[in-house]
Amino acid sequence: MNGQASAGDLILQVEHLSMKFGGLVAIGDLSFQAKRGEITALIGPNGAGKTTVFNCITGFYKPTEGMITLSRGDGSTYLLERLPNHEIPARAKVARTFQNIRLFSGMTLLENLLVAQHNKLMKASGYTLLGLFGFPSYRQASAESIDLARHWLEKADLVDRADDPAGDLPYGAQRRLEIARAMCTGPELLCLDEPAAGLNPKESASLNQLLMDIKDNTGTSILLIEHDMSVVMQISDHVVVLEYGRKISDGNPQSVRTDPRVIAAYLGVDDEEVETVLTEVGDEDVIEQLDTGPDSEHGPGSSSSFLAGPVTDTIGHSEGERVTVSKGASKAAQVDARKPAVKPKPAAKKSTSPAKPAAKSSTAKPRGGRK
Ligand SMILES: Nc1ncnc2c1ncn2[C@@H]1O[C@H](COP(=O)(O)OP(=O)(O)OP(=O)(O)O)[C@@H](O)[C@H]1O
Repeated sequence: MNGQASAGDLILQVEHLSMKFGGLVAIGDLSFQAKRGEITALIGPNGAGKTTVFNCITGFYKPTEGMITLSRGDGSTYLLERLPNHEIPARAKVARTFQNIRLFSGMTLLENLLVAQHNKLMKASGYTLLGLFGFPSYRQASAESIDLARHWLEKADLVDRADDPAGDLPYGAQRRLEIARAMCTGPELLCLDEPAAGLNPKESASLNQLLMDIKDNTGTSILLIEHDMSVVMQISDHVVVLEYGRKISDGNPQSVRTDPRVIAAYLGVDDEEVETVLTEVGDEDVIEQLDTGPDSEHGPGSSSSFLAGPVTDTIGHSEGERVTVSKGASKAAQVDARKPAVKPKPAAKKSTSPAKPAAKSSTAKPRGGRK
């Protein structure tokens, strides 16, 4: 994490988190922290375990091991792995969005944001029919809910379409509406699962603007899963990188971006580009190692499993536990194995050193990765 954070600065502490599905270790002994008021990004190749971490934080999964501590601004703390699912948004003030948009597409934008405030309204009604019509507290809560919905429609640049069905919005606008809806619940931690997926550059820029606005003006902390590096590098304060359910890097965007383990494992690039970046870093031995078995499933578009494919390598997780994968599957592990050799080369050499043979491409050469 960037700098030393005191416990009071932290909104989230994940300690020794493990999540197993039968024999598959989706998360192995993962620890990281998120600072209050910051944007923390969780990145890594497909199948690295990012969504599983989110599912553990938001109560969709109960972790096999480990502790997830949420510290609210008022000093109260919650062990999320012990809290019943429905209490995580209500008491711990954690909200999330999903990889696949989940709006009520037949309802208007305004209705979507009012539904999100249903709990608050029902509480104000005293949970009675009479209360819905007669209680001043309900009338006040109802007016406040409309104000809040309007506020977030403005922030998301959607107020002009407040009365349109949500399903009629362009994709990027639906993503912003989802975030607006989550913000209507008053979260202290907002978990966003690939909010930039499928967005064009203009929509990505609007998303960045909305997230920066939330960070700067609400005090809400953001935990972000994202493959779009233009979003991650521009707006994150802190980046945690996963590969095969393990943390392979943790720091500010600049340090993560130049970490050879991350470059080798994943930086939103395909295998050929990884090679180019490693040539820049200057370790041709590492590049040579990658020739032994890059896995074609490491790029976007597919998920992976630790136990799939021919088993010739192992990856360490918690003490005494090793997970088997195919030869060369963990690129970060390959960089670790070659670590002493990873050092920058003089600039002159870099510029004259030809890139590794252009002939090496995912189609030109058989791959030894997982099937
Ligand atoms: N409910 C489940 N049952 C069995 N295996 C699961 C389950 N959920 C996730 N996995 C497996 O756990 C591993 C991690 O998956 P996860 O979806 O967390 O990865 P991810 O990093 O979010 O990937 P992506 O970027 O593709 O969304 C994968 O191998 C996946 O197949």
